Amino acid sequence: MSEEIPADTAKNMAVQLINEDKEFSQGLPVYFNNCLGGRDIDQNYHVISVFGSQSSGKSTLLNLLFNTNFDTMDAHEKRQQTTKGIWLSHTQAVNTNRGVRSDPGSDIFILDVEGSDGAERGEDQDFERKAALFAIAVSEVMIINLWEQQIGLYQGNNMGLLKTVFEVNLSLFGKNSKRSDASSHSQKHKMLLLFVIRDHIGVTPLESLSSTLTSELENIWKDLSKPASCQDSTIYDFFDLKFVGLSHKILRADKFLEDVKNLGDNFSNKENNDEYLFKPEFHHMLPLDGWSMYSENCWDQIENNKDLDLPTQQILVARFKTDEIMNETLTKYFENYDSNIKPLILENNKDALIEMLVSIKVQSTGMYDDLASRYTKQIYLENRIKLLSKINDKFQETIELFIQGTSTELIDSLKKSLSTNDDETSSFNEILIEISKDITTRFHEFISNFKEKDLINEESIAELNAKFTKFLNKKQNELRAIQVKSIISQFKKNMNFAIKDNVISYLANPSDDVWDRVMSFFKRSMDELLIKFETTSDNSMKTYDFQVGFTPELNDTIYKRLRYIAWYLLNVTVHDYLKEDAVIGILREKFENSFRYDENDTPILWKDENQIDNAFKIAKEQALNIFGVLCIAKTTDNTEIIPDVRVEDVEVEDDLGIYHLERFAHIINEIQKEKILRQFRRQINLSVLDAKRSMITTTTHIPIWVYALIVVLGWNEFMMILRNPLLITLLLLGVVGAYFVNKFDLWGPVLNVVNSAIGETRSTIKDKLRTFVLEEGELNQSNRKQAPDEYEMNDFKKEQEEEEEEKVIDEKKDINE
Ligand SMILES: Nc1nc2c(ncn2[C@@H]2O[C@H](COP(=O)(O)OP(=O)(O)OP(=O)(O)O)[C@@H](O)[C@H]2O)c(=O)[nH]1
Repeated sequence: MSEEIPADTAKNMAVQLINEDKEFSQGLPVYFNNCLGGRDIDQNYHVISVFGSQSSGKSTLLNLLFNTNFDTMDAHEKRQQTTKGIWLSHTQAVNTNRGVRSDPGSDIFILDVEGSDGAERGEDQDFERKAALFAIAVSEVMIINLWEQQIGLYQGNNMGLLKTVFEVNLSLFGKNSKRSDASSHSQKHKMLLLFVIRDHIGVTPLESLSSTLTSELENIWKDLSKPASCQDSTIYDFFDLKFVGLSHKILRADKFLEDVKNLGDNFSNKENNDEYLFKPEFHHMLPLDGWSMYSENCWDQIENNKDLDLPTQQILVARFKTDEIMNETLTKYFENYDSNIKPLILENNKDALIEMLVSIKVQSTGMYDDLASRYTKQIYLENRIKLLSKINDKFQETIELFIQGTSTELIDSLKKSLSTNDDETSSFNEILIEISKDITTRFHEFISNFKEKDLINEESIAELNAKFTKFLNKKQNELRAIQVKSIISQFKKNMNFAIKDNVISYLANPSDDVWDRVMSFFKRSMDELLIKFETTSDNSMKTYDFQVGFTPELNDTIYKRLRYIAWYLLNVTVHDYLKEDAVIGILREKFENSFRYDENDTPILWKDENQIDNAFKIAKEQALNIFGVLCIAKTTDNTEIIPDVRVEDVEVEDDLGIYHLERFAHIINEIQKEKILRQFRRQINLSVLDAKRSMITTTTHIPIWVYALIVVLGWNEFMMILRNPLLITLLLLGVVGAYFVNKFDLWGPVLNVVNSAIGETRSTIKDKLRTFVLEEGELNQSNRKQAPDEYEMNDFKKEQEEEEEEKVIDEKKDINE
């Protein structure tokens, strides 16, 4: 009959979906691809399966009806089984009264199932049962092929086949009829059982055959052992029944062909609603690419005798496929994501970044929606959320990176804004808070740009905000710490200047109340430096606020620290200054001031030793009194000075180190005391000695009687000089010369001239003597042997000469000096 098909319509080749060994073909995707030519037909396809006894003309009918190419038996050769396993063929060409229809969207897949009751399988009904289960699981319409003469007669095999179909159907759908979690579609799923009565000669009308068959089917249904959940169900809850009669293919070939075309009309004419066989409720609602996986899974479950749960299978397929689509989408749109995004982050180009992210999101969700929305809605939506979450995660990373860069910039600008802010009316903390507020607003504006485009979720915003706040707080604390450091160092500098300048001057010239003066100066200086931070607390106690936004406790710690620094500086200054030598110097000064000078600072001229001794006693007492004051720091009311701040209060661990201020008052220890006193005594003893000596020098003079004696004894000599004109002239010349030399301070050159003249004279005399001695020696050497005594004499002379020379040099030195 294939000659009835127009020659230009290519025959559709079939593929063995499940072979005789019950193995599922792995070539299905390739087959689909070949016969569809890459078309995406989504859910616009139908699946028909055909059941019936072996050699009942199934393949022949399918080939005629759908222009397929299933193997058929050649009756002239042998009556045997031709279809083995389950074959699948695709067609778009349905043979109808309007010709071969190839309507768009009418892709049909036909499963030609191995005939039942085949002699080849003997009593093994396992395959028949599994094939029925499979056909029901995957197809919309099941054609049941029957010879007319089989109807009404009890044909065990035919009835057996129908019984099998009903049973497996119940096993698939019966248990789900009360399941609340099963998809609504699966619960409503129905299948069309299309009974095709072959060799219908027309003696018995089709209606009569139909009712016979219907009552037979109802009887079989009634006798089935049904699950508890479908005890009251009828055959029509699960199946639609249709009956078609086909004339005898050989005896009434034309009528047979006409009947086939009529049947073809019902498979292709969508307009004819009543007769159209593909009803939506028969469809499994799976896209074709999912169907191949679904059918394989079903066969796998059936073949391995597992409980075939179709809704679960459909969900599994949907899950697998939507996962696959989601991953494909992510791969497609995020493969080069990092390299595309990086430059925009580096450029800090917010607008371009937002534009790119929006475009990626729209395109990727679009792709997913197109491909995945065809699968179970619930799974599609579940995975859509997953996809969005993955996209968001990726975006969050990017946006976080981008925003982190911006927030770093913003926060870095904080320090700059703070240093350039010249508002002198506000405190440091007020300015800091004001600028921080401004930065936070800018940060929120920035985030809202991403939020407007739905690129960032609330969770991420909260996270970013938290990070920003943390970061800002950290920076604020850093800036506060810097400010505190600056306050401390400024205080330290000023305090140091004040202490160094004044305290040393107090100590250098100490009085009995030196420590009162030191302490009152110390307190005054500290108050002056801290007055700008002073506040008054509720109980009108003095408290301090360093205007950096610290708690009262922290402010108190800073205050204690400043006090500690002040005390430390005072301690260092006092202890460094009052070293042994300095103290001796101070005592000596004190002593000297009292001993040597009167109240008008005029040096005292000693008259007698008693005066010296008294003055010495008083001065020494005064000095020792001051020494007592310097040894230990006490106020005049005899209270030892103890710093009012303890190391542990400030817990400093800075360059100041830990210093035991408790020892502040103890300036000079016992050993030092002894040493100082010893030195001091020695020095003042010398002073008193000097004083006494100076008194002797001034009082020791030549007695008058000595002058009288000189006049008496030297009278003649004076007279001789006065009477001799030469001598008097020489004397006058000498006196005048001496006067001028003295007046012009020429004693030096005169002495030099005299010295050099003496030196010259001496060397001339020595040369003369040496020459004379050498000549004498040479004469004596030639005539006689020189006696050892003479040698000794020579040596002696030499020594004498050398001594003389040395004397001359010494004299020269003395003169020069
Ligand atoms: N009498 C009659 N013979 C038919 C009809 N259709 C097909 N045949 C013949 O029946 C024989 C078997 O036909 P197939 O189409 O191979 O039968 P089948 O059911 O596919 O056989 P298996 O695949 O082996 O189960 C062939 O010789 C056909 O020519 C029909 O309508 N009436």
